[in-house]
Amino acid sequence: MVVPENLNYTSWLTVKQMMNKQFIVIHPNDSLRTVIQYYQDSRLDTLPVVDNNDKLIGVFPKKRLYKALLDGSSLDDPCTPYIVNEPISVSCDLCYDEVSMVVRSSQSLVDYVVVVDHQGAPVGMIGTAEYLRGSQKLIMTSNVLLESIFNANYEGIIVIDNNGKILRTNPVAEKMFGLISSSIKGLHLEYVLPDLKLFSNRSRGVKQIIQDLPVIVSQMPIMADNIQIGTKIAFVDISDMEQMARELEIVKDLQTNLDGVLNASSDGVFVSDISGYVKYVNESGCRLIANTSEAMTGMPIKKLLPSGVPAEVSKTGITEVEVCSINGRNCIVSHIPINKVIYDETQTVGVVSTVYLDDNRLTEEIARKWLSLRQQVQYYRDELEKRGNSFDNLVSKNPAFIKMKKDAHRIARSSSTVLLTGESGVGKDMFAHAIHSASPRANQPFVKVNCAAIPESLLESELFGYAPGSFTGASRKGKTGYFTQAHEGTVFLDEIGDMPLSIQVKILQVLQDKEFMRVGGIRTQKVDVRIIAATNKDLREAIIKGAFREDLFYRLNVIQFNLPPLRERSEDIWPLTQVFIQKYNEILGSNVVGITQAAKDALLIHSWPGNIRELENTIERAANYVLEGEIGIEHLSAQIFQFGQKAYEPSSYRAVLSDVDKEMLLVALKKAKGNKSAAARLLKMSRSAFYEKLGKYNLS
Ligand SMILES: Nc1ncnc2c1ncn2[C@@H]1O[C@H](COP(=O)(O)OP(=O)(O)OP(=O)(O)O)[C@@H](O)[C@H]1O
Repeated sequence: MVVPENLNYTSWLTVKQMMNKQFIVIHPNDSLRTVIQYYQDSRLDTLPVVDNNDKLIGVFPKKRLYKALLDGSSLDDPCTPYIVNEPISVSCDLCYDEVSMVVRSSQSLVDYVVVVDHQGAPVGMIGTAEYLRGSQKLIMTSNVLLESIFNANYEGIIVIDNNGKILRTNPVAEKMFGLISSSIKGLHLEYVLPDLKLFSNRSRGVKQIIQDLPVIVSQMPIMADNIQIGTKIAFVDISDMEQMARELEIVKDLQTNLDGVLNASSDGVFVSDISGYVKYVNESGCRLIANTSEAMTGMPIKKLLPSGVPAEVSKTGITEVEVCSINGRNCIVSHIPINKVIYDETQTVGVVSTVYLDDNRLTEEIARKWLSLRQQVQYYRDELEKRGNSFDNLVSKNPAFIKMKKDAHRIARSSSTVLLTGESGVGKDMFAHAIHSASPRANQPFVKVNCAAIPESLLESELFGYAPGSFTGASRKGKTGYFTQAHEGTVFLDEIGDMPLSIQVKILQVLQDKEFMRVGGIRTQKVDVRIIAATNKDLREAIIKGAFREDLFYRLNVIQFNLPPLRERSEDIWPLTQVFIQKYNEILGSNVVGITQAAKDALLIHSWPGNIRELENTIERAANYVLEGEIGIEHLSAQIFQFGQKAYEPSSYRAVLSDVDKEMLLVALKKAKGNKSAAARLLKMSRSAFYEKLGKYNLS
């Protein structure tokens, strides 16, 4: 094998790092006396000889000095005749491997090799001592390197000697078989892993079951100087792969069975993914749409089933049923979510839409009943909502909010305009209703207009109506607008901050003169309405930006209520939760009896960016899952547990710390599906410490 130079792990050790820099040079005409003096000062047995340019031209080993003296040379004679010309030298850039070859091959001839720089000037000397020191350093570094490779190997490795006794185990092998390296070192492998079958030769990839664990075993001799000194046994855990193979088989079988069942059905079945693309259509579905399954797979389900319901179901995860017409045939279609647990979280990954055709009496009867039930449900919902229109139904234990309710109750008697401000979902709509219901206009209409939801081109005619035949496509009889419909009652202009400037002028006219003009009309009409407006926008900012009329703002802002967000009235979370549990028990026919302490705490800790609407949705979702019993943390949606959402007030360091502490316990409990030991493990906390904390926060 050719090892590229930059991958050779001995290459980091260079001659520069190994060489001895304490040396003395001599010149060719130096006397033998000088040489002897230099030898006295130097600890080396060889002196490099340089010319006038400091370039190496030879060496003067001690042995040559002895020879000169034995030859009877005088101490003042020049050393020149005894210099060894053409000395062995190495460049200072060489690495350990390269220099080691030079040193080893030249060692029998010379004691020291001179190290020279690029100009050929001596910069150091390398002899046996330096070479050995370098080798030792190299061995130590290589050892650390090999050790880390051994420990980080993804395979479990056990090394045994020629007698089968364990020399080393790596962490993966220890974890795989539950071994403690210190207690098994020196024991016979067959005693430690009796299930393991060893071969006399090298073996590769043999499947074995060891301690009930399916593993692939490879066995390799460890050789030193062509002699086997031990054996390395490597293990790869294949239990996950086996499980996957088994599951694949089951899935294949299931698919075959499912295909058979679905194709035998007379109902059309369409499966779509979370993005609304068709994944599967059965044979009846193909007949219904008159297309092939291949052509329909991958198409948007909206194109085949003309409704937006599958998209809704994949968002909410709640089953829906609808009656619709497909290719001219009336059908009942059920849309059932496909739920999957992903990382402990139930997620909707697709929708099964089943089309029941009305060509048999049973389906026809079901369709009729379904429509009538839907109407009934709508009726009861409306009735329930109406019951909720008084201040009594605006649940709150917050002193500021209670005062606001009292003030609103008092001003309800007048006809003054009211402006409700506050974040989305804080209850502005409900508040407006309550003012109307407490006013002398209670028995007259309450007409709500969502200014943001109606296109600008229609808003004027929707609000003020239009005269007969006033524009192409207009009804011949004309149309009454919301203001006329609300005569003697209340008009609730929701999202007034989104009202176009052109309409704002007309609203101003109604407020000032109590009259307006229909679109295409020739006379103004008088109207007696109270206006309640609401917005979650900062109207003063809109005025600065030129998006809202200042005069209209002052006309609206006669009485203002700024409804606080839920995070500023946490004492309301629990009473509101109870109200919503009751509400959805009535709507869903469920029997939710309460909420566990842990779930309650999770609700208290959440920052509720969507306010009361978000809380209501959370309880509705949970009630759909629970139906009977208590709502637990496992029934709450994941976003309740998202860290970093809460805007902590810096007022109390301790309170914030214990909130975060508690939040982490709840998140762990949610992940562990309420299993306390598992939750403690997730937090890497001892069970006793975890229980202590649960006790501290009343979560046990
Ligand atoms: N104090 C309360 N008691 C009981 N239910 C409430 C209360 N406040 C709000 N709700 C409920 O919370 C939901 C949101 O309230 P509402 O629609 O009135 O908010 P909003 O401020 O008008 O929101 P938006 O600005 O988005 O229109 C509604 O279902 C309402 O019934």
